[in-house]
Amino acid sequence: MEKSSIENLTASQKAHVLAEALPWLQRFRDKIVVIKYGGNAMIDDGLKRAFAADMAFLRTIGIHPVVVHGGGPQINAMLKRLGMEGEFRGGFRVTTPEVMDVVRMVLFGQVGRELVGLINTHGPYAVGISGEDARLFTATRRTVQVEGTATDIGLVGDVTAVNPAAVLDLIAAGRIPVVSTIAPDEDGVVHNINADTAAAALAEAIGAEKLVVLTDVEGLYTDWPDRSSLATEIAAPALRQLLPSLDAGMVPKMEACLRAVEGGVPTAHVIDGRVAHAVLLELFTGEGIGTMVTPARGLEARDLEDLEGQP
Ligand SMILES: Nc1ncnc2c1ncn2[C@@H]1O[C@H](COP(=O)(O)OP(=O)(O)O)[C@@H](O)[C@H]1O
Ligand SMILES: CC(=O)N[C@@H](CCC(=O)OP(=O)(O)O)C(=O)O
Repeated sequence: MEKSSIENLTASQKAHVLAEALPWLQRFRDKIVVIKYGGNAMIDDGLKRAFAADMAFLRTIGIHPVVVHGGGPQINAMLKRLGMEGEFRGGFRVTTPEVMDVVRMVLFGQVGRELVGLINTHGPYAVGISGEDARLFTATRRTVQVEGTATDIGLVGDVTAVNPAAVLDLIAAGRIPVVSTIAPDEDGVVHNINADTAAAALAEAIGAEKLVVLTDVEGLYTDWPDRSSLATEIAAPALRQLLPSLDAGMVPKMEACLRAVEGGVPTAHVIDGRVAHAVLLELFTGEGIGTMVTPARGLEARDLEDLEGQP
């Protein structure tokens, strides 16, 4: 919520907003929430500052945020500055060894650093870490589906092993891990990992309570671009059926949500990063925002009421 709109609330409305958050504060205390930070929330300065403040807020109230960041637009911009071609196939970047050097430099050296700096304006919280550190991620080269055909697009990996010890150590020390998604394979060759994919693998491995994916659209549209088809909630089997019909950009995101909930994360959410403090709205309001992915069936209103009643 922007400052100006807060100022428009009456004192009683402000109190109501805080009071509504209580059951959710109780429910998520001491829990790990993995947040994939990307899309517009990562480009606009005001939204960036709001996101960094939200991470400090979560940490301050006893929730453990783990940030996994993207950086596709920033990689594109650097490739352009260097006079190199950027190409995507099936939603993933074609990654030659030369492109890989740029991906690594931009994700860990630029995007990750900036985010760590912004969060640390609120306290000594954020520590940057890449999938290469303490063997956090091990990658296996993957193909992607292009017009129904499995296609090799270079040094692009899937996360096939996670050693979460370093992330858990940071959490135990009260830090906020900020993860860049580069990962070595078994032979030490670094691969480019889509950040949605990596966030899901990490959420699953560390037993996160939620995976929250920020993007630049309201959520998942089941019949894109029909604006009346926004799904507020979708269960894993229905999402699995829908996956082959989705457009490229949405594929890694929805695959990630599916992987997370099928791997034991209770819910995964795709939310609109263009809305300031979107993460707080998702976590601390009864209705949440965006699209919620659930393991087998949708949560019904009465389940949410039950949760609200829990200490
Ligand atoms: N079914 C769909 N529902 C929502 N967005 C979709 C869908 N299909 C394609 N899109 C597009 O996918 C985009 C999000 O993917 P992408 O640009 O890769 O996001 P990010 O930069 O956050 O990783 C949206 O802005 C939208 O234009
Ligand atoms: C393999 C692959 O596509 N990797 C991504 C990694 C960054 C990312 O995922 O960034 P966003 O979340 O901003 O899209 C890339 O090179 O762009």
